[in-house]
Amino acid sequence: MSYTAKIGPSILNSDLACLGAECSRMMDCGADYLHLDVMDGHFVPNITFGHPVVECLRKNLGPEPFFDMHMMVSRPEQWVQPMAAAGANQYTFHLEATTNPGALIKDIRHSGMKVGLGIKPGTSVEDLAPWAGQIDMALVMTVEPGFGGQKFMEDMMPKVNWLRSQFPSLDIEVDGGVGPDSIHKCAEAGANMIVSGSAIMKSDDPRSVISLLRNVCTEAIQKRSLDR
Ligand SMILES: O=C(CO)[C@@H](O)[C@H](O)COP(=O)(O)O
Ligand SMILES: [Co+2]
Repeated sequence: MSYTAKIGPSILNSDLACLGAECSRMMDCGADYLHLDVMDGHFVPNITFGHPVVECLRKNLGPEPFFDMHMMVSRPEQWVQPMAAAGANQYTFHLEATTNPGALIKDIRHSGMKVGLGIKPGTSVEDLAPWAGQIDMALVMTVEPGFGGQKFMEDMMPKVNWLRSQFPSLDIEVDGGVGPDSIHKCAEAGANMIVSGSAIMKSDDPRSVISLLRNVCTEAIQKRSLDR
């Protein structure tokens, strides 16, 4: 068991006019990484930002923060090189968005970024399994992608449970509606990379929320390790 609990605030619902400052604030509050949601208006019915903004963030924030790019885009192949050049660390594409996941995984790896592979709520976790040995992280969406502030879908937890049972060392990320009310379910199921947007951004005390999420997740990892 080699994974640890990591908390990645999603800056989707932050004050986007001050994106650099919002990212710095999250890192100062104890975030382990930053989850950056890229939406193209095709794969999801919303638009956010692309690699030029990521490049500015990297210049603004320096080399330290780990950028986990959640690519909610129809043609993920198109943005691998631009995102790598902009300073992204991990490129998480959606299984539903490509006909050739194997080639894309190789391309991302070749670019120097880590590889994440995500599935929407309607996609079976067994569809992801053939690629699990080639990726760094599996992302199980716990809302329909496109918007922050939605309700956590508890019925996605069997996917996380199954992935953890099959791939004991894989980083497993959950994203959507995750906060103090839902973290126990995610942690018990076996998720270790926790994306949380509104619950952190809208809190008066984001540091405490980040710390609580990490503590719950760490305890679940320790318990699983003792149970083995
Ligand atoms: O990818 C997405 C939504 O598509 C997420 O990253 C959300 O932006 C997380 O925000 P909350 O659901 O935690 O408010
Ligand atoms: Co996301």
